[in-house]
Amino acid sequence: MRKLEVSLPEQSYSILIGSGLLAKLPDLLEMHGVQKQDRLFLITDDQVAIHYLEPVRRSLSESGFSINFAVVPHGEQSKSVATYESLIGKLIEAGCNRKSVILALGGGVIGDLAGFVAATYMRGIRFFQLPTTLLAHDSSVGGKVAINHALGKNIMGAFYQPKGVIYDVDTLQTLSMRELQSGFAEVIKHGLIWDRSFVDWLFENKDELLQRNPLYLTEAIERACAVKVAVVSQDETEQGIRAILNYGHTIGHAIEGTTSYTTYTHGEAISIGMVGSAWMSEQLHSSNQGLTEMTGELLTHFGLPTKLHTPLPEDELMNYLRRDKKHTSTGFTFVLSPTCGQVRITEHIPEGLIRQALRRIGAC
Ligand SMILES: NC(=O)c1ccc[n+]([C@@H]2O[C@H](COP(=O)([O-])OP(=O)(O)OC[C@H]3O[C@@H](n4cnc5c(N)ncnc54)[C@H](O)[C@@H]3O)[C@@H](O)[C@H]2O)c1
Ligand SMILES: O=C(O)C(=O)C[C@@H](O)[C@H](O)[C@H](O)COP(=O)(O)O
Ligand SMILES: [Zn+2]
Repeated sequence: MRKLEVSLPEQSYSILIGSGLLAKLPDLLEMHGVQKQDRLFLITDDQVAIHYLEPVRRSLSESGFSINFAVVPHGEQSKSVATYESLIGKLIEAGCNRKSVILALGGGVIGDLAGFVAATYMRGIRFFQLPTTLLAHDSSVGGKVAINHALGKNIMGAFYQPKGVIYDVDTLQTLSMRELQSGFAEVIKHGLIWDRSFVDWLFENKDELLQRNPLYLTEAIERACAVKVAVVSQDETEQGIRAILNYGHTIGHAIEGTTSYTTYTHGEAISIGMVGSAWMSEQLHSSNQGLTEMTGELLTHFGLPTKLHTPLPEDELMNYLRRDKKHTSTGFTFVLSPTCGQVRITEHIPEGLIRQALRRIGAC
């Protein structure tokens, strides 16, 4: 088992990554201070439930925990006010109190949604992230929890840290190939923003990674989480440097929002967004020629898109970009890369350059 520590001013917690961890959940929860009399409330989605709900529920019950659960439909549509409100109702009905503990069993959708429930139920109760997708190496760490509004992604949310992240890598064996590939977008992001040697390692080991060799997947998750931990521990609430974790997301979120979350997974949208950001980086930093080609090559190796499948209107994407959380009254802010493996938060990006980048990734 690998272990990383997230050290923050208010609280610290560990990320445990390994095989067979869900089977050890009762012991791991007790090691984290959860007591048998503390009611557990597990939140998952209908696809994750098929594989993991019953074994997890049974092992916790047989170990003497009281556990209730809720299963929401899979997909981004569940990061909604309606699902959030219905979950709060279920917690009340189950008799959850301030000592209760939420278990978020699933990918980033469940982590963000269940985390937001935990952050707000009775003004905040404990929760654990139990990630089951590759992409959730990112979403389970760092405490960004949120639901969406029709006009903006993650627009209602909080910075609210889990008590622990328990990442059973065996769960990645049941993930569809599309969702596995989607997770590599954020893995690649962590290399591109921070660690050039990790980018090289991803190029070298792409076959083992796509064949789901557990040793290589564990290594990739640990290295990507290490980047996230390094950034979040410097700037928990995104006053500055944390915004680098948004590389590719300015355009990526616009693609997701403009298509109402129906066409691209989060990872696929971010993949296209990183190509747009790489191209803008090359225009502004002559030192970084070739970044777009290299980024595109790496993403393509991992089965990720580098362009829109069907053109989206440039003006609609621009409208969405104006609502990006990094956007200020002084203009557009992008995360750009002066050299591979490093990025800078760059303000005052001219609209003309953004429009050119959008056309470059297939906007019309
Ligand atoms: N909070 C953050 O810092 C952060 C970071 C990155 C992404 N996110 C958010 O995460 C979300 C995307 O997360 P995701 O890509 O994990 O999507 P997801 O949670 O929708 O999971 C993808 C699909 O895989 C299925 N699935 C999950 N685990 C499975 C398993 N082990 N076996 C079989 N099927 C499984 C799910 O049912 C779902 O259909 C987006 O909403 C994004 O905004 C948040
Ligand atoms: O942890 C962060 O900070 C990130 O930006 C990670 C992103 O991968 C993630 O998609 C996050 O939810 C985006 O946050 P937002 O503040 O742009 O909604
Ligand atoms: Zn993301």
